[in-house]
Amino acid sequence: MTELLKVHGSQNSFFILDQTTLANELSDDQLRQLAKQVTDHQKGLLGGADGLLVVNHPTREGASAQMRVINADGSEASMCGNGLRTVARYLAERDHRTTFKVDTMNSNLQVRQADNLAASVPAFAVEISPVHFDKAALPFDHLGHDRLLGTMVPELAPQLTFSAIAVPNPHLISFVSQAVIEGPLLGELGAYLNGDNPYFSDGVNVNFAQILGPNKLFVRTFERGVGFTNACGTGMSATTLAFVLLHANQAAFNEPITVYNPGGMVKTIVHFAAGHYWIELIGNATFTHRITVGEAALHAGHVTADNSTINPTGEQEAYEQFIHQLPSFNLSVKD
Ligand SMILES: N[C@@H](CCC[C@H](N)C(=O)O)C(=O)O
Repeated sequence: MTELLKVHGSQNSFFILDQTTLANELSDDQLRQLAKQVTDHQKGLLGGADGLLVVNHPTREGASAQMRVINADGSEASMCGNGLRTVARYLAERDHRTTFKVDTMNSNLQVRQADNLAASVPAFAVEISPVHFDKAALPFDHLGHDRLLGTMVPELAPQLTFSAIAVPNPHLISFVSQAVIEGPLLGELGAYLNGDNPYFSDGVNVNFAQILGPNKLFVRTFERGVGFTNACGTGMSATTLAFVLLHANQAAFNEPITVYNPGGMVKTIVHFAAGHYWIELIGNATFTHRITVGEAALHAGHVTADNSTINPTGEQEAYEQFIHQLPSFNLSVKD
């Protein structure tokens, strides 16, 4: 028997599978199949999720473990900020460490245990990097620019400006009004740019942000490989970098920025050091269920309430108390 964990960061929800505990690792096809099956919002496990986070032995020196990110549609992403916080907590508890590095697709990233966000709401801080702006890194094409930073892009939407930032997964960001954030455009643009389109050949995570005041944002994201999510950690990190670069009168480097999202709230701190941008993302790492399941069910890509034992952790109640005192934006996606 082995254990799957159901977890979330700002209610961006995942299953964690630690392959180092298995007798035999799953093949990439089996991981894709398992991700699609358990995350399905209708027929999946526990109401589904946004992705599967796979823990492996590290491939780079200096890291405690490797994290792979499989989106709900089975595609693989280079990074996941909310997911990394939950994997950081999992590894901190597994290895009895509070600060260490996690091997992700493009680099080792520093993580650390942070102060609880509230009573019984554990939090972790993770490094979001490397950052790229060039069109080859996203990638994007046919938009008449080599990079987008507060740039008018009539091909995407006539009235809005856009920034394109890879952290290193690709993000498109626009600062918009409350009416636009609540309206249909984000869903339409997200679906278009993640389907067959001439601009973003690998798809892109689309983030709309509302400036609420100095150092304060609300961000809503349409995620590549997923659709609308309650929050996207790399999206909020990339958006705060754009906030600092484009709205210097309202946000600054090295200062905490509060980012509300439909699932809760995180803090980010944007840094520029040795010629490179990086962002620290700080937020909850909540475990909602422990699922005990036989390895054969994992290999078959078929984990259900009938062939597993599901134990709620009780942490969701504390998380809900925490978000109850936050401003309400009424845009959450239910599991
Ligand atoms: N939810 C994540 C991002 C997950 C990957 C994304 N869908 C992609 O394909 O790039 C986060 O918290 O960063």
